[in-house]
Amino acid sequence: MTSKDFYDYIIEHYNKELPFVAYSLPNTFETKVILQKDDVLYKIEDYTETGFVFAPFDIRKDAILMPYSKSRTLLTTEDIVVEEETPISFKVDNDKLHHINLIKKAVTAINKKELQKVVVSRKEVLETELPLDPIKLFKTLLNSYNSAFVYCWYHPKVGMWLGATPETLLSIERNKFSTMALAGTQDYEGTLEVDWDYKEKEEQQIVSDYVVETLKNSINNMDVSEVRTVKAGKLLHLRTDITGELNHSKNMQKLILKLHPTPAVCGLPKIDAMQFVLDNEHYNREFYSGFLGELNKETKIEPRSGTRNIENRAYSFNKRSTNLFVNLRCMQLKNTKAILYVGGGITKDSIAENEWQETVNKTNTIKNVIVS
Ligand SMILES: C=C(O[C@H]1C=CC=C(C(=O)O)[C@@H]1O)C(=O)O
Repeated sequence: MTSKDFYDYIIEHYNKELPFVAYSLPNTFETKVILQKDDVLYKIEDYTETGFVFAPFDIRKDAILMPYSKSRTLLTTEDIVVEEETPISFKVDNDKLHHINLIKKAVTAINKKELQKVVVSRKEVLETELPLDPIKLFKTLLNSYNSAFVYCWYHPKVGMWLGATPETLLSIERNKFSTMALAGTQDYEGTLEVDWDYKEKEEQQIVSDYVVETLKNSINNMDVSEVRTVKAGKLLHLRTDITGELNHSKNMQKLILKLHPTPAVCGLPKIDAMQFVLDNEHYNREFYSGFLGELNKETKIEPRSGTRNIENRAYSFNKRSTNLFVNLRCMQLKNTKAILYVGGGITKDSIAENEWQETVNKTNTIKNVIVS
């Protein structure tokens, strides 16, 4: 489908205030949209459903589904043209002091051995003169962050969310499984050949060890890669890839609940870190640091010509896949307000001012597309 038709359908759908999610998987040149035909708020019951899931950080709250059976899916592989923009000016509202105090409180709890690591976060509100156009912002995100999972999600009963996340929660194709441990941040200054401090190495190792330990009974032939430096927009992170084959315990819900929230967005021990976050952040993360993506997607695989059986009938089969991402580098749009969500991992070696600056740098992933 042409890119023009693709976006015209989305705009028509959005004007009717019907739910949709447009997205592009990392390192692909395909953009898909799921256009839900009614405005019902479908909820996940047990993760056996098929559709696009949008789950909050606090998993006790409802995860939302756009079921494939209630939707139409479109796809385009054509390049998008982003119209020249006049820069948008905005006012920023954040509370640095509150966040610095939160970081210090987290370090104190770690020094008292109550926690090993905790990810603390905040929101930042940008106020613009005119309402922001989500479709234009989505196109700019797509053009800027090809290696990310880029999305624009809308439901009239929930709101509008956009993001470009570098982090996979899990990916499953038949019984092939992969995930990643992503943590540690520094600015990208033109090279991937950089040194990392002990603080970042430890912070990432905690995530990696947790994921390996958590999955060891569910995954056969587990392979854990070397830690490498990866680029995400103008930032660098440390990343380990963890792959293997799902054994007989293929229960998707159990698998998701084991992993989410990983110490890349919550902390360790998991329950204590979660309690620290809920008691001390003093705002609702909502869908930030939750997860989203394709759940139990069936794709029909057509045979190559020549692969025919005796009755000369071609074999085709269905392939099932799930691709879920952690909702980072994201924002919620509310008319003239863009609410940006951001956090960072705190360990005993954290320096409050540096951690604050890291959150400021992370918000630039989103701010850059608003002002571009
Ligand atoms: C929690 C966030 O990032 C996570 C992913 C990569 C690096 C992180 C860090 O260095 O703190 C975080 O664990 C965020 O961007 O809001």
